[in-house]
Amino acid sequence: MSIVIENVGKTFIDSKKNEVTALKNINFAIQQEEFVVLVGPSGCGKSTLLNIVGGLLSPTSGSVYFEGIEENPDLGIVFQEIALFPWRTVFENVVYGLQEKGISKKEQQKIGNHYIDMVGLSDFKDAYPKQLSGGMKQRAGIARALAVEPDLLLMDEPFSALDAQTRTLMQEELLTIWNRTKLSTLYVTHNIEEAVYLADRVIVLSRHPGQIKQIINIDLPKTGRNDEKYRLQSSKYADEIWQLIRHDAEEALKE
Ligand SMILES: Nc1ncnc2c1ncn2[C@@H]1O[C@H](COP(=O)(O)OP(=O)(O)OP(=O)(O)O)[C@@H](O)[C@H]1O
Repeated sequence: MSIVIENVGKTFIDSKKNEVTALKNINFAIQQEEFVVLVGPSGCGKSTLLNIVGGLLSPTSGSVYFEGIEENPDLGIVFQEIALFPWRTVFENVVYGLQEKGISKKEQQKIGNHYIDMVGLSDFKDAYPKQLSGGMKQRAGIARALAVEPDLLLMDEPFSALDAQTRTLMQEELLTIWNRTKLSTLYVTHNIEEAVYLADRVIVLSRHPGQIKQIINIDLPKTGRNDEKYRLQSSKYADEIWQLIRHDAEEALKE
């Protein structure tokens, strides 16, 4: 699915009745089968933009078009804190969206098992969330988002609560899954290395107001990006992005 974000702006009214322009004049497109990552310092409007694309917030100005129309498609959304239902097993959580859609039990079994298998949780399908590690919970959340077979995947810092090693493994796993599903994806992160590892394109936002500072094409293959031979190129991209963000990140620290 292709998505066009046209002149999107968002102004909030804060608790002191001041206007906060979180986003201004945001224009970009996500092509079919494209993985786009939003990066920027704290408070630049990354989550606001993702929520607007997801239809959870409405923009103050501008529009979002999905294949040319302003109607939200089926979405898979994964947030930092995966809200699994504690009283449901992994399988029951994963098929929740399918139940809501009235899909037959037989199909639920087939689709649920397929995605649980894809995220490597087959041995835990009858486990409850409290029995899972942080990484497993995120995997279950990803399986749940994929199970509705969405047209667009939205991910807001899905791995930021994980330890560094688990995070690296989950990034690799996400790319493997992505290579199978090829879903158009919008992904938010603070982590520049993560952005370079995952993205086809990185959109760098500046803050106050949140605007697009630069869009960087990551010209690396989608498999084997961690290979030694791509290290230098990856770190060049990471440096380039950090130079774009650095000043704003320093300013954000002062607030
Ligand atoms: N409901 C709200 N009411 C008032 N201001 C808001 C609201 N939501 C967000 N903002 C403001 O809009 C700006 C962008 O916030 P947003 O959470 O989108 O940024 P972010 O880049 O995702 O930040 P972080 O990386 O810290 O999560 C911030 O200045 C924030 O304080």
